Amino acid sequence: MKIALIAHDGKKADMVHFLSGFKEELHQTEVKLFATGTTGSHIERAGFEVTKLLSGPLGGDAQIASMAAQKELDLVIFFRDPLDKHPHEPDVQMLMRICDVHNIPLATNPAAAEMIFKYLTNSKETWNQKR
Ligand SMILES: O=C(CO)COP(=O)(O)O
Repeated sequence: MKIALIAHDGKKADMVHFLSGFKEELHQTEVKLFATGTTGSHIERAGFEVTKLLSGPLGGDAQIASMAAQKELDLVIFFRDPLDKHPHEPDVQMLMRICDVHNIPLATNPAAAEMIFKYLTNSKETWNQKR
């Protein structure tokens, strides 16, 4: 299972906290994590192996959208900060649109992400699934 992780600055701590609750599941060899640059650095410091792409404002969201469009992702978790402005808002919108175009599950807050992760945990073989 390939999972993309993205968090706006105000949500990066939430992302690390969220992932820490699923350490065992995420350390399975079948699970591959990808993240935008700064989010990835935070995740790495928390002890996860993650492939870091460009920082969001420099094209990282677009890179993840490209992976989603090519069906290279199974799930996108994007903790957005709705109370802040983002210079690359068009890229953010594009990523969410591409997920919808290609029917890629997209969680934009911890409550939704937790539901998806709990679902995956309760049906173990799905952590191994590939699109
Ligand atoms: O800006 C982002 C998402 O739109 C996240 O990018 P960073 O992980 O590089 O901060």
